Amino acid sequence: MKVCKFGGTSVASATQIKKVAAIIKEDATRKIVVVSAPGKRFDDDIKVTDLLISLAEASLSGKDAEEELQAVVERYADIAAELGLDHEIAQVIEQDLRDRISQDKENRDLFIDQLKASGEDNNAKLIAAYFSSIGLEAEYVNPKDAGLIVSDEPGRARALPEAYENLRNLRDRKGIVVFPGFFGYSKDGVMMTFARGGSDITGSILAAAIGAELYENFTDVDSVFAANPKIVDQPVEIKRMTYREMRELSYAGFSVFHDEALMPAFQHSVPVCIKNTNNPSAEGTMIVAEREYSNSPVIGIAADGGFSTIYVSKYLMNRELGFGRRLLQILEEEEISYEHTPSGIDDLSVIVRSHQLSPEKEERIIQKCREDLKVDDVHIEHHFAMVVLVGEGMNNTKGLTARATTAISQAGANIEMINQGSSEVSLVFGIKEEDTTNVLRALYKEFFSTTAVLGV
Ligand SMILES: Nc1ncnc2c1ncn2[C@@H]1O[C@H](COP(=O)(O)OP(=O)(O)O)[C@@H](O)[C@H]1O
Ligand SMILES: N[C@@H](CC(=O)OP(=O)(O)O)C(=O)O
Repeated sequence: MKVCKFGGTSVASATQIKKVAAIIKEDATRKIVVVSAPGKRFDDDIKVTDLLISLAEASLSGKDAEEELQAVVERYADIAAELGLDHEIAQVIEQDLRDRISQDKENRDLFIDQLKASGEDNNAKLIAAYFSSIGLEAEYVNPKDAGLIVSDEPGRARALPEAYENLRNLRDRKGIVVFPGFFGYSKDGVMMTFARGGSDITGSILAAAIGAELYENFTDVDSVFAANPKIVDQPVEIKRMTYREMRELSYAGFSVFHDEALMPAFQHSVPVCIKNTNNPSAEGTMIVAEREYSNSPVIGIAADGGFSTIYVSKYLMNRELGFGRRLLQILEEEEISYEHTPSGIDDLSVIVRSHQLSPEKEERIIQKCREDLKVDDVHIEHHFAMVVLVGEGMNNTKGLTARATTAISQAGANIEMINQGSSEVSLVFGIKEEDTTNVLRALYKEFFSTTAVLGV
């Protein structure tokens, strides 16, 4: 039995949904189908999830949100009409959205989550109706009825252990299960979404729960490539990679698969295959526990901007017990998580995602560092990017860092920070955001210019 997840681009229009149906028809073991909300049909398009966030925000601000509501309804109405479905389905979706925006707005995050989740929920209902209309035995299954219980964290929920036991029963359903991605329900029955891009996580949880032979993740590229194909021209394809490698690369910028979606599949030994809805006969990328890596120590290079550095220095910091803990506690009090902490004898930098900061938070952090930690200097800098080289074989390969640093300097960029990940499968370089594209291209050229295919 296979679990298939179709991402936003795979269900963005009627044409795409017809391709999904053909893929399901082709293989009788594709029994559980997880769907996203309609995504982008073209580069400048807006994902339904983003339209829903605008709708939620307009409703919260007390404005007339009719225009935002109609923008969502229109997307579904167009899809339904082109699939030859009854217009009633668009009316039902419109009523559902009206019901959701009239709900209690006291908890802002929960209110936004109810709207975000509707994107996948309504699309799953629509796709199940379409499957039935073309003679496939299919049913929409609601995550609450199936027991997808998650933590009480709107916008960043995680599946609880009992969810896996409950979801195992999906194996016994007769026809094809069409399951909405991206959300579950707390123990109190409140709808909670995963992090953005979280339909991948739903697919992985379901695959783990039912002990699937394979989790197929359908998207709009033939495979995972060694670098982002939007930045590097025709990057080499990765045929096979490990869960660890994919997790590191997803976290560092490979948006093709969610980093939190690796763990459920890994823990239950379910292989993952990334495939293309627009070219399903292409082999795709297999993500497995182990691979042969002697001929390709680096498997991918990811880059992501939006980082800030909190820099502190204090003479004899190295001898002061608890300094690091107290610094990190200041960040904890501001609800900021950190990514890296490169340090010297008398100085320490904490690298964080910039979106977690605000001018007020920065001021409080600086003040607490001065008053509580009595530092000699503290300042915060923005606009950094992290470029990450990933590969199981990197740790055993001599001269790799030298090759990388030479390539970065030849790209005209300064290295602000180096961190060898303790997982030993990654090497991180902090650079200025403006240098990201040049550095990524230079590193790609250095490590892959003579490689035809990776991971075989
Ligand atoms: N290294 C990479 N390999 C493949 N795709 C990548 C990579 N890095 C970024 N991407 C981007 O990820 C996109 C697919 O992810 P996403 O847009 O979330 O798809 P979906 O709609 O299927 O969820 C691709 O179109 C590609 O531009
Ligand atoms: N629709 C949600 C969840 C998701 O996984 O979407 P996609 O498959 O388009 O990445 C989002 O945009 O965050």
